[in-house]
Amino acid sequence: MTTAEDAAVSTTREGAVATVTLLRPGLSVAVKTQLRDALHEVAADPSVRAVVLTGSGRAFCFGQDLAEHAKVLDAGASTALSTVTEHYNPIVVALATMPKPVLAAINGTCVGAGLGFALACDLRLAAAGARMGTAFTAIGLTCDSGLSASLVRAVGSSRAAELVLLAETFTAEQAQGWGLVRDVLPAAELADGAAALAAHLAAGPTSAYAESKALMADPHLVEVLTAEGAAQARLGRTADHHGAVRSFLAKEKPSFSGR
Ligand SMILES: CCCCCCCCCCCCC/C=C/C(=O)SCCNC(=O)CCNC(=O)[C@H](O)C(C)(C)COP(=O)(O)OP(=O)(O)OC[C@H]1O[C@@H](n2cnc3c(N)ncnc32)[C@H](O)[C@@H]1OP(=O)(O)O
Repeated sequence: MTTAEDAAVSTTREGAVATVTLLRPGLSVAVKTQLRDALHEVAADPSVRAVVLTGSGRAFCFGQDLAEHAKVLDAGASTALSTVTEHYNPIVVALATMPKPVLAAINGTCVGAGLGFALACDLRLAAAGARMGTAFTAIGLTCDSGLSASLVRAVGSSRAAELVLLAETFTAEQAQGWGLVRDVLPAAELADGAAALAAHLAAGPTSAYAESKALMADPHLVEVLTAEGAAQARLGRTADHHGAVRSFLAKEKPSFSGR
C-alpha cells in the first residue's frame, strides 16, 4: 500500500481522461513500479478513453535515477538488469499498446528513458524551452525503453544516430521542427493544452483509435526491447559505465577508456 509520502506517481481523473504524473524526475524503483502499475490500471479501465503522461515541476523525466543506480552497481547486484525487464519494458509496452490514445505532456527536461517513454506515447506536447535528449551514451550505456527503434522511426536514422552518439540535448522547438512534438506551448499553458486535446480524443471513436494504434505499432517492439536489455547488461558491467555514473554524481567530466 503506497502512503501519501511514498507516492512517486499520481493518477487523476477528469471525465474519461486519466492523467498519470511522475512526481519525481529520476526513475527510481519506486517511480518505475508505480508508473508501471498506474499504466496497467488505466489501460484496463474502460471508462478511461484517453491518457496524459506528464511530470511535475521543472522536469518531465531525467531517466534512470543515477544515485540509486550507483548503489546497485557498487553492490554488483545482479538485479540491476531486471530493472529493464521488470520496469522499463512493461512501461513502454503499456504505453505503446494501450487501446486508447496516450499523450505525453513534456513539462520540462526529458532525457534518457524519459524520452523513450515520451516516444512510446502516441502524441507529444511540450513546454517552450524544454530540453530533451538521449543521454545514454554519455554514461556509457546504449538506448533502452525502445528508443533505438522509436527514435529512428520518428526522426530518421541519420538524425537518430547524431542524437544517440553525440548525446547532445535539443529543445522542444527543435523537436517540433523534426516532427517529434505536435505543439510547443508556454509552460503555464501546457497542462490545459494537453487536457483539451485529451478531452477531444476521449470523446472520439476509441475502438478506431485502438485498431489504428495496433496497425501502426512497431511490430518488432518486443524484439527491440529484448535486444536493448541484452546490450545494457553487457554495457552495465563496463568500466566506462561505472566511471561515468560516478563522474556524473561527483559533477566531474567523465573519461572513457572505450571498454
Ligand atoms: C554490476 C552489475 C551490473 C549488471 C547489469 C547492469 C545493467 C545496467 C543498465 C540498467 C538499465 C539502465 C536503464 C537506463 C535508463 C536511463 O535513462 S540512462 C540515462 C539516465 N539519465 C541521465 O544520464 C541524465 C543525467 N542528467 C543530465 O544529463 C542533466 O542533469 C540534465 C537531465 C540534462 C539536466 O541538466 P541541467 O538542467 O543542467 O540540470 P542538472 O544541474 O544537471 O541537474 C539538476 C539536478 O538533478 C540531478 N539529476 C539530473 N539527472 C539525474 C539522474 N538521472 N539521476 C539522479 N539525479 C539527476 C542533478 O544531479 C542535479 O542535482 P542537484 O545538483 O542536487 O541539484
